[in-house]
Amino acid sequence: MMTVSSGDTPVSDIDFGTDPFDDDKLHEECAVFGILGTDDAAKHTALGLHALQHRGQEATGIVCYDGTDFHAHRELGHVGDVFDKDRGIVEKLVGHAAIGHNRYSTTGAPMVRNIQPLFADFEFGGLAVAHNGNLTNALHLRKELVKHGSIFQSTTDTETLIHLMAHAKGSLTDRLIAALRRVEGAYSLVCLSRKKLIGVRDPRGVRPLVLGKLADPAKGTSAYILSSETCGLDIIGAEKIRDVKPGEMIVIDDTGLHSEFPFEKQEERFCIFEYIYFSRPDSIVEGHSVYDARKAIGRELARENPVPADVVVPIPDSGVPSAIGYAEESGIPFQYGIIRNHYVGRTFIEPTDEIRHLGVKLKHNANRAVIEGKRVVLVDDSIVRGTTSRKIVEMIRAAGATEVHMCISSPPTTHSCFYGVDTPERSQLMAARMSLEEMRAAIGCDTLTFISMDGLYRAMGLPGRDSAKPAYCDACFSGDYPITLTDVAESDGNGAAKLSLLREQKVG
Ligand SMILES: O=P(O)(O)OC[C@H]1O[C@H](OP(=O)(O)OP(=O)(O)O)[C@H](O)[C@@H]1O
Ligand SMILES: NC(=O)CC[C@H](N)C(=O)O
Ligand code: SF4
Ligand SMILES: [Mg+2]
Repeated sequence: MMTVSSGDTPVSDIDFGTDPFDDDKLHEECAVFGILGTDDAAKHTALGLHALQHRGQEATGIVCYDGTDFHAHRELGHVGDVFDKDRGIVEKLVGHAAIGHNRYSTTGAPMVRNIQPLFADFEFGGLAVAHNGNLTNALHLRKELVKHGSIFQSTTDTETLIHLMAHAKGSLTDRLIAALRRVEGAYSLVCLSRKKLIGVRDPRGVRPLVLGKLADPAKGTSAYILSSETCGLDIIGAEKIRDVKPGEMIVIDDTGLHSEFPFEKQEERFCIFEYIYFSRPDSIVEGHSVYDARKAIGRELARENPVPADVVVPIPDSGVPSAIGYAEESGIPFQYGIIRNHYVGRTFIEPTDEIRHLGVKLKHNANRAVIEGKRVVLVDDSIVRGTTSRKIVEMIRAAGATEVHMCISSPPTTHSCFYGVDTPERSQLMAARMSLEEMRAAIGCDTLTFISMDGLYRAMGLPGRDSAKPAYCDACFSGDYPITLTDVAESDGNGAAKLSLLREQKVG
């Protein structure tokens, strides 16, 4: 995580109330969703956000418009809890247009005032903004804006856009374009004004955003939808029209859909980790089925790293599709050798050190019947701090495996992400601190293999990685950051900058 806030409690000190054993991971990012042209826009948005829950679990929010007023509800917690029907919140969010957001913070702690969609009253009227991504010069711009009189209400990078728009001139879209021309970083945005639903992707197209349509045959009308992933369309029975293109701004109003490309064209760099881990396997992202991409990566992994073994076992959930691909390619049978408890997600006991140590066991358990006496290939998508792998290898050996071979469907994660994924600092990344052999020894497996960078690109249907012009952002594996990291370059070295004097406690 790019920690640029210290006025709030540091993220690492906070119990998010979601999964106390999950604090070591490469967390997800954020989800955005928007719809215009249907009754019950907020209900559709709540469903869309529910399908996109995997992208962010700290907080959720919806802002809608009923033709006269905007209505908003933002709260820490999961979509299903916050918008639970018994609380009657969605019923009060009336209107024909709405946007929503699930947050996993990258800049600004998971506090009430940082929950999105943000909302501001402009000269032209109200505007709600929801952002997936991370702005890499937000702190730089914030300092300048504060000098010129801006008073920030939150500590998120996203609020910078609101102030840049307030200082700009012209119509809503003129101001948005002017603001976006000043920011660096990654963004897939959805915005809602009284008349418009707007979707924009940064010129590199780092984060996904799709456009869909929901027909109402009875009324002969249809609503337009913007969603981080297609699974957000599927849940409400909407059809995908297409991906919003990198650098494209789509404006939907009562005259229909308008598209423009207001930014200087740049080479596209979609996040390759979306295919490896972040997106849901049933989503179609940038023309590829995520499930098929993961299977292809697993196949490539098996080609690069054939291991004599008796059984291929995924580390669920993320390792499943690539393990299927590995098994298909190698001819070694796939087995659920590890069973995941899906009910561990919520706090039910305080995570003392002793209990925290049990973490992985509470979530995963070895299925002794398919492990005992076997040479096991374990497949997972990534190693971040190595906590999961180390404990799983120990567990598989304790269940009687004779050999344990760990195969990872991404190259070693050596660098942090600054484009919208909460990654631990570099110093915490196992692959940044250790050689391959040191990692193998620390994890305790017989062999440890990562897919090669070229292998990963081959699995995506390319001849390999073109280092002069890589097709994807792969900075967390290569250190080749496609977008300038102004705030990192200007930071004092420990990344901390006091953005606010207000310390807040986590409250519901
Ligand atoms: O090296 P580590 O720091 O242990 O982190 C890596 C693990 O964390 C993630 O899985 P997670 O258990 O969070 O969830 P999922 O696989 O069910 O999505 C990821 O898929 C790896 O399995
Ligand atoms: N993970 C994300 O996309 C986060 C969006 C935004 N940077 C925030 O921290 O709120
Ligand atoms: S640094 Fe990694 S996680 Fe971040 S956008 Fe690039 S590929 Fe994706
Ligand atoms: Mg996993």
